[in-house]
Amino acid sequence: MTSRTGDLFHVYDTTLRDGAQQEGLNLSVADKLAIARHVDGLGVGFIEGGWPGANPKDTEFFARAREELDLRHARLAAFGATRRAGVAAADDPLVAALRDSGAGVVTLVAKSHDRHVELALRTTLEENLAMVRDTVAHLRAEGQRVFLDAEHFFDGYRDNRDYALEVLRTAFEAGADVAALCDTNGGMLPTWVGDVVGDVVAATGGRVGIHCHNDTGCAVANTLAAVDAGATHVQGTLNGYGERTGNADLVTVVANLELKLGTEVLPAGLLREATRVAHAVAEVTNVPPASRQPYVGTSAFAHKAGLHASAIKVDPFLYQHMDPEGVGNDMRLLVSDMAGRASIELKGRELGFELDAATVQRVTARVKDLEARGFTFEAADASFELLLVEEVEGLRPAYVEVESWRVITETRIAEEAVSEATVKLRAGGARIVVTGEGNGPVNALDSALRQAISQLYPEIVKFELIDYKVRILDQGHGTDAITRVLIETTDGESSWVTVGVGHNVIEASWMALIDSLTFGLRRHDA
Ligand SMILES: CC(=O)SCCNC(=O)CCNC(=O)[C@H](O)C(C)(C)COP(=O)(O)OP(=O)(O)OC[C@H]1O[C@@H](n2cnc3c(N)ncnc32)[C@H](O)[C@@H]1OP(=O)(O)O
Ligand SMILES: CC(=O)C(=O)O
Repeated sequence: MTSRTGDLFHVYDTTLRDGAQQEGLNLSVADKLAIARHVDGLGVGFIEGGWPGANPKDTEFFARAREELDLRHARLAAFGATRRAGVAAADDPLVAALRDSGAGVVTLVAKSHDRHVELALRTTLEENLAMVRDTVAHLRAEGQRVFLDAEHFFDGYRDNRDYALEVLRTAFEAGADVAALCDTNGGMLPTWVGDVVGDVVAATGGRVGIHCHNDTGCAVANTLAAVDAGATHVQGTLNGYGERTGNADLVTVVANLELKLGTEVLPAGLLREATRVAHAVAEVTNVPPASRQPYVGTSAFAHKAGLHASAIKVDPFLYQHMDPEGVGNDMRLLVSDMAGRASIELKGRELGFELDAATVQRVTARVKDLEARGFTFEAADASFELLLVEEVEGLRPAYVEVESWRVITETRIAEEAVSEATVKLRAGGARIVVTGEGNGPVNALDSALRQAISQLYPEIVKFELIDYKVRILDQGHGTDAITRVLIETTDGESSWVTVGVGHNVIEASWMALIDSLTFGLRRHDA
């Protein structure tokens, strides 16, 4: 592995600026501070905090960052534009906000496409060069390090190579450390990016960076092509957040550089934090992480097909491109109707069971049969575990013996519907009859069940239903269709998913509820 850590190679995170430009993302200052801390834990060299002066939140972020952020690895960068046309850099209020941000690094976005200068800035090509020169020189004189984001560089290079290069040369001569070439519209492909970056490196002799958007689905590939052609500064965002289709996913870029291309760009060992950091950031943004995200997705090392599992039993690398631990992820075996005996054996081992051949055979057959009837075990690990225990121990774990249940829903004119459930069961040697109320039938059943056994099993007060999903499986049958219910429950420390299937949605829900309770109590017993 070649080490290019420190200033030899820049890993530059723009989650808090370009990432925040993603549709639907709205980060508070506290969110931004939390994300900065998480991203710092990955060991990136730079964190772009936002555009001070452009909005009160970003201005406040930089003020609070000075007091509250104690970054171990990253330096904070403030983003902003070159001065306005016809205004001295020292007199431009947005440049002043960059200068006063307290950030040691300022990343200036500048036009490098002649068409944009004329149409968007509505100024001359000469004035745009002066805007770049003056703003870089002003901030350098104030003691800040300056990086240039050359907006629309690749399109500009195609239309007017000389002018695009002139913008970069002007920035370098005024003291910029880096010229990051931006594929702002995201329309490039890797070979095109490689050719342009190679030419820019040779023509300017300056340090070249890369900032790619994902509109062709090539943001990561384009970034790697740029590095291959001589770029030593890569920009990207956690989880690929960003304007339109997003930016290059920084974790994927870094993992490819370290694990595939043998270039160490993060402090030793920190790539193992990647999965934790990516998911922690997703918690803050409140955007569910994409399960199929390369390296860090929950499906990145999940194996479903029976043939895959049978080979993995011999050697996981037969169906894995790397050891998931390298990015802090885990291998998972999924149980479904595509499982073969090897899948069941490995899944059993993952859950702590060494299954003999006959049990494996029985479990495989039952899984295939139940899946054909609508169950899904890959999404309901807890129900699968109960099935496994039943086959190993010969008896399905049970904490209650249900005699009957009944639920009614009543609506009165101008009042909201309420449900009432009656549950009769035996538990702890006694017969218990309880009623529970709820805003719906499942809620009422859950409430009755809890009342019935909360004295006997007080730990159930911690159990909380956090997700409830219903799916109609054979839609052609209308209201007579088979219904599948998935319930996710938490005890505050972890969560588990159970499944129920039936012609009746309440029957399916009851089945999933009982499994949820049984699994939770069994886990607390263990
Ligand atoms: C490619 C990118 O993603 S770069 C990052 C883009 N991010 C954002 O735009 C988010 C933050 N932006 C904002 O809050 C606002 O747009 C502000 C505060 C920056 C400017 O707001 P306003 O003054 O109201 O201007 P508005 O947004 O309408 O237009 C942008 C102005 O900046 C000018 N401008 C655009 N790029 C540059 C540049 N590189 N250098 C100097 N001026 C620029 C435009 O010509 C336009 O000028 P005009 O007001 O004379 O027409
Ligand atoms: C600067 C930037 O975000 C872009 O050009 O895409």
